[in-house]
Amino acid sequence: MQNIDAYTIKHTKIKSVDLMEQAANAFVSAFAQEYDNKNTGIVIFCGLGNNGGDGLAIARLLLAKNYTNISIFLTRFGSKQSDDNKENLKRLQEMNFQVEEINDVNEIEIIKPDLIIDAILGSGLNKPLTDQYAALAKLINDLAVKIIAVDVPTGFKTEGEILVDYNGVKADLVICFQRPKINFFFPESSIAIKRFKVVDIGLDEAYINTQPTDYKLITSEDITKLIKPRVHFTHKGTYGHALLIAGNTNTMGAALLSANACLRAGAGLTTVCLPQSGLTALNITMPEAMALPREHVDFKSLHKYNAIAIGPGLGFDDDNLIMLKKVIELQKPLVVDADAITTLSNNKNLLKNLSPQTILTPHVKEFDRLFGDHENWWQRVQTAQTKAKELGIVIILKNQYTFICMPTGEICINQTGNPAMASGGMGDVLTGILVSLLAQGHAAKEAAILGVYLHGKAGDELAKDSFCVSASQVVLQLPKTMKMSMD
Ligand SMILES: NC(=O)C1=CN([C@@H]2O[C@H](COP(=O)(O)OP(=O)(O)OC[C@H]3O[C@@H](n4cnc5c(N)ncnc54)[C@H](O)[C@@H]3O)[C@@H](O)[C@H]2O)[C@@H](O)CC1
Repeated sequence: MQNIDAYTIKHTKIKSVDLMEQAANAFVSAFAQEYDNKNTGIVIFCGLGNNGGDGLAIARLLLAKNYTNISIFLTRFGSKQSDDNKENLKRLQEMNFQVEEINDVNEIEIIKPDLIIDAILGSGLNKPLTDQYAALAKLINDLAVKIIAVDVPTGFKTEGEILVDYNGVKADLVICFQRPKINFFFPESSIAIKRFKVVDIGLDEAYINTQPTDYKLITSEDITKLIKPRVHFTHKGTYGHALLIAGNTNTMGAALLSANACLRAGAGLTTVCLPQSGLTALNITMPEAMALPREHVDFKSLHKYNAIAIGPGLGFDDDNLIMLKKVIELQKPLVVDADAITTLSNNKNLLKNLSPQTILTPHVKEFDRLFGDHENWWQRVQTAQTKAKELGIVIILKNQYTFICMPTGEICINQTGNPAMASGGMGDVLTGILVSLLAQGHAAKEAAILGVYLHGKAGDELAKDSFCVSASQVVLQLPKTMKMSMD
């Protein structure tokens, strides 16, 4: 971000202090949408760097918007004050506003505002908090009022492993500048961040997009470009034939959910390879699907399918291992999920045989079973990136924010999806969507981006007026979500 900041300043001839003003303005607009009561008791803690400079500019802009109940503390814990910080302090003082300067946390009188704005340290953090900084973070957290952080909560590392014994500010909301920081997407960030909002501060977007980075946020524009429209004069053969190998005596629902998702994501034909005992259920609930009883599979006939998914509710018997091996031998576009991932982790020699159009969809436990235990998500995503490259496949590491690791080393981050979707069968639905998209001719990379996004988006639409969302509801919502995502 600092490079981008410098580039924007140089090429748009904007002064750094003016960029700070833009950032402060963007913060204040987002803040005012959340807290519009002008009598809200606000305490702003500022440091001596540019994060603190933002805080001072924010104070001035809030005062200009008639937020009257504001106190400001400038923490002089270091010796180096940035130029833009000095300038913003001067501008505030010129308004005859009293800024309380403190050299020691003990100088702070006990206060209990409605909320605190944290602008002590931002993305410039270069070591864990100690001494005065740690004491101030504790004091702020202990006040038990709402905390809104500017760009980054004080003490939160924006990249790299998040400390288990985090001692920084615990923010209810982070209003961050231009791009979310990578660490916001890891579950461990929840100790420091309940929610974040990203605001545009006018950095050069074209330049940002040219910057080398492994990470890419999936956007709705990406999806619009990727969805293939249904075209005149086409027929079921145009949209591919998907085979789903799934289900077992007590887990037939997984096969049904997955198959229904496959149909509704647009596959021309869907065949479900399931035990004989599941045939009645399949025929009754999904007359559109075809069945291939698992007891009588002729492996040579599997060549005709455009894409195959294996795993949901499959079970772990020896026949399933044989089935997995045969399916991998076909070298077709393939989704390996759930029990088939566990079977892979017990037979790791199979990993190297996976076709280049393979998508693995592990949740955290399946991932660790497959590639070893990890202490945190930062490590896990690094491993996923390495393994996707090494094996030449796509790995979808599922969580609130799903990481899609590509064979090129690129990591796409999906932001759709919500906690209302935390229920059984969601993974089965995703697998059905993915195999459907592969069968329709999408490359594994595209299918992964589209599938993960649409799955989460359908859940988001349902969660707008529903406390929880079931896997079956997501399946039903899917065609609407796909249609809406086209434009
Ligand atoms: N392009 C951007 O991203 C922009 C960034 N701005 C702000 O600038 C911030 C970054 O500012 P700075 O680089 O000045 O850094 P900070 O204001 O985050 O920190 C100030 C200085 O504190 C020192 N420090 C770091 N960790 C410490 C620790 N644990 N204990 C004691 N001292 C420590 C460092 O020397 C650091 O440079 C961003 O978070 C954002 O708020 C905005 O002003 C506008 C543009």
